[in-house]
Amino acid sequence: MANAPVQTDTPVIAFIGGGNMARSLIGGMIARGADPGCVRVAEPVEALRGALAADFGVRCFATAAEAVDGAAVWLLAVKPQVMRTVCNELAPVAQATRPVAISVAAGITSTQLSDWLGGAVPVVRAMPNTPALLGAGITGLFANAQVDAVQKAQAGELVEAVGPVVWIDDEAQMDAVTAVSGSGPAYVFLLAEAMQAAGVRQGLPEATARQLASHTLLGAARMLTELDEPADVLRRKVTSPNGTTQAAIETFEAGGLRELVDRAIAAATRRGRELSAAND
Ligand SMILES: NC(=O)C1=CN([C@@H]2O[C@H](COP(=O)(O)OP(=O)(O)OC[C@H]3O[C@@H](n4cnc5c(N)ncnc54)[C@H](O)[C@@H]3O)[C@@H](O)[C@H]2O)C=CC1
Ligand SMILES: O=C(O)[C@@H]1CCC=N1
Repeated sequence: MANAPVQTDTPVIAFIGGGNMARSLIGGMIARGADPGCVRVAEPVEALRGALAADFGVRCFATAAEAVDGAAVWLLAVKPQVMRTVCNELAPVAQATRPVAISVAAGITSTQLSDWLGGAVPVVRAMPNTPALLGAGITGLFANAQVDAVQKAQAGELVEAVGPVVWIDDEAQMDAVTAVSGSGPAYVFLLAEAMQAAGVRQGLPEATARQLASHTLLGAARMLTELDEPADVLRRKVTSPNGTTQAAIETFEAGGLRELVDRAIAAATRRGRELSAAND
């Protein structure tokens, strides 16, 4: 028999860090009906606080201590390099109030986060991506042993507001999740830049090249996610024998595109592990 869904009340969520990733998550949550009154944000940069309050109606504070007041869910969205300092500062409150701490930081392990917050803290690692801003994100999630069913459901619901979620059982896989989908939008933007520039070199006006490249990526991504056909099948349907696509694909293959992507994703995965080791 399937487990009954866990019912959760809307918790107060404290974002620690109000930068790019927090903005994407907050924007996606509010666009999908979350109550701005339940979102508190700690962000030292005044201009970012002002923009978040003006754009989304959330309450912003200069310090983490103010933002976590009354929050059952903490969403840690600072850079990996400052995570330890931020957690150490919040450890007494974490031990007193037992929130669930959700971290989006690349490479920082649940054991590191729990230890820095004083020990035995429920920690969820989440790896979202910036398309969350448009509700088109995807998030990999891992929960440590301290996370109970209600907290797991709260964490899942929070990020499901901005796209599908994938739970990972083996935390070691989070670095590969980060390398594929966390960083992934940047690879697609790089491809878009290259396609636009090449289109211009072949004689297109810049605005035309941009529109053609962007909508091609959008259409191809929709086919990948909405049709039940794998990427290689979809690719073959575009590729007429001895046609234009074949000429381009042969050039990509001869240039080692697959090996290059493999090396790039291996490098990103390795950097995740390095971030973790640098913080031990
Ligand atoms: N940008 C992306 O596409 C993704 C980022 N991430 C993760 O999200 C985290 C944040 O990355 P971004 O948003 O890109 O960086 P960011 O630099 O835009 O945002 C971090 C924010 O934290 C603030 N901050 C610094 N010290 C603070 C403190 N003591 N208390 C509260 N706020 C403080 C900074 O002023 C800054 O606005 C990183 O750990 C990164 O690994 C995860 C997935 C995707
Ligand atoms: O580049 C980074 O380290 C972060 C994590 C995934 C996307 N941005």
